[in-house]
Amino acid sequence: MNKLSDVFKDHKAFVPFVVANDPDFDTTVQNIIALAKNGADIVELGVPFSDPVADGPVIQAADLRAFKANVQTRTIFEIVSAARQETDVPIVLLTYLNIPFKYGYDAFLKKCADLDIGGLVIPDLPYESRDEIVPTATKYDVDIVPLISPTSGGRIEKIARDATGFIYVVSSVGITGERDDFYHGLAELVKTIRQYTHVPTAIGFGVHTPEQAQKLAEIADGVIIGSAIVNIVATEKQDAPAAIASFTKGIRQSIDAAQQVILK
Ligand SMILES: O=P(O)(O)OC[C@@H](O)[C@@H](O)c1c[nH]c2ccccc12
Repeated sequence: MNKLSDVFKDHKAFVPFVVANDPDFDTTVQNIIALAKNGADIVELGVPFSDPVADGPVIQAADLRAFKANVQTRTIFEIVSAARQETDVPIVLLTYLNIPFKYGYDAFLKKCADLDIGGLVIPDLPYESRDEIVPTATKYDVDIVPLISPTSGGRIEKIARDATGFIYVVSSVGITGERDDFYHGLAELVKTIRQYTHVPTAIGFGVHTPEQAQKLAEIADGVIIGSAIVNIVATEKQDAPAAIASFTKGIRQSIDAAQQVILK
């Protein structure tokens, strides 16, 4: 089982996101492999959902393409199983709570364990409701990756102290989608989190250029990019894996450059 935290041990991590079955099964498998082979440390695989309230138009459109290609919950596991023939890259699922709830928490988390899916990012799981799924997740050694945002305020300590895997630091208030600026207090926010836990932090929401990736990698332990990659899938369709490979190489270099800044 890939321990998610270990990924961050000796270098800044790159965590890209793609939507499962967008635009189809085989392209998603090839996208995961292209990400893994070109510098991704953890692949965040989105589970299409009918009401993705935290998602901007780019990912909402990707979810619709996945539904058009008849995605089911079991498709996600079949995609990971196919990718696992070629890569053991750590994978987390980005899923709204209703998906594992309807599938059955035990069955869903057992499938994750069987496929070496190391964690779940559940954007609509309130901290107060964590105990609904965490005990089962712990039983299968699957991390429930918490999200901390600029509006987490007084709950930061509790969320940080309970965290396992990594902590998803949301760069800005709002929904996913490319941005040109981020919450000004991000460095402070990461510093505050680090007072309560050694669990690594990865910043996501809006990141889409190598310069942004480098800057945020200097603040946190990793960088998450979704919409910019999903945009590549939207335009390149079945040719996406090649385009994703070169995008990933560029981001990898910029994040590694951030490492250099720290070491000087
Ligand atoms: O798309 P962006 O702005 O690069 O942000 C990452 C985001 O896509 C991914 O982590 C994600 C997709 N759907 C979500 C819902 C909530 C939180 C995070 C997500």
